[in-house]
Amino acid sequence: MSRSALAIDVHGLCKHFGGKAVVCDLTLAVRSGEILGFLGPNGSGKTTSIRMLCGLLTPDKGSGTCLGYDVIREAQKIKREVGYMTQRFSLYEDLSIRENLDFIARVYEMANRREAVERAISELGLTHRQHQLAGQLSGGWKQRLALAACTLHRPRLLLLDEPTAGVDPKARRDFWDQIHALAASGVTVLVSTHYMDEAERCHRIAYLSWGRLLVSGTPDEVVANAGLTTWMVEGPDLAALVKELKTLPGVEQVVPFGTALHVSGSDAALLAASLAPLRERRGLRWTQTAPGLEDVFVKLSASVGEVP
Ligand SMILES: Nc1ncnc2c1ncn2[C@@H]1O[C@H](COP(=O)(O)OP(=O)(O)OP(=O)(O)O)[C@@H](O)[C@H]1O
Repeated sequence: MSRSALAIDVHGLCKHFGGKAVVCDLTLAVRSGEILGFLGPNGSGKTTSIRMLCGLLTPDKGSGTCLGYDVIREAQKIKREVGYMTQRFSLYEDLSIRENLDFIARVYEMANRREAVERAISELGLTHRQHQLAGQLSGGWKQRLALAACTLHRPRLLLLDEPTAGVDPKARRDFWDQIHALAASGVTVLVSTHYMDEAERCHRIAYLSWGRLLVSGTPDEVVANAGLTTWMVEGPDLAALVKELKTLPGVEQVVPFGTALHVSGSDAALLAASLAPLRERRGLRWTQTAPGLEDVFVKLSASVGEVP
């Protein structure tokens, strides 16, 4: 990959808070126009990593560039080209959609303020709601407004911190269509999420645990490289079956999926041998299935201890 095609190219970034390592040795390359999803348990360092990548937080160690600027020495320049959508709705609830956008355009001292606000309102389908107070909007519309606000100044890099928490599936799908359209126009997107369906919509994902990048790659690569074998079982009294399965050699995890269980392990032969007697049991329906991202993340989250 040529260096100029990279929106982000960082090596060995570290951040400590109060003597505790929150992000350790983060090395990452992100192409322009790529959507990179950050996943990992609460407190694993996703937000801290994203903030370091875009100059909002100075790393204690490490080096690299974001949008061609040095992440340590040129943080101010990076910030100007970044749009940041925070976890919590941070616009003025007692201003209308139009007033909020106009306020942001003023903050950015945009020369063509009126035009930019008009364009944002129409591009995001907010025209008929433009005079509505932001505080009266539903979760999905608030999030659409937040996206309009953070893209108003045409950033080259978009940071989305759990952008669709608490938003219904239709609004989430619409939101992701917009994100893909922005990426197709060359905007690079870093998004932190706990949702598997969102992870699957990213071009690549990075999984953090205790501040360390454990794996990265396309969702398919991450699943393939995990080396998991998964069986699905349906039948009565799954709660009792979970307890029984967890005692068997080779069964590393049992995850409920609706009316079924996913039973996984990394030693396919040992797992198959352990499950053989249960596969004869009346009433249970077994099928070998491809592991999904969720199975892989359950494995990853169980696989490491705390960083000293
Ligand atoms: N400014 C700060 N001062 C002190 N500790 C902090 C600060 N920011 C983050 N932390 C700590 O660093 C750790 C990682 O936090 P971070 O917000 O990066 O995790 P996260 O993966 O984004 O979590 P979540 O999924 O809950 O949003 C947490 O233990 C958090 O309490």
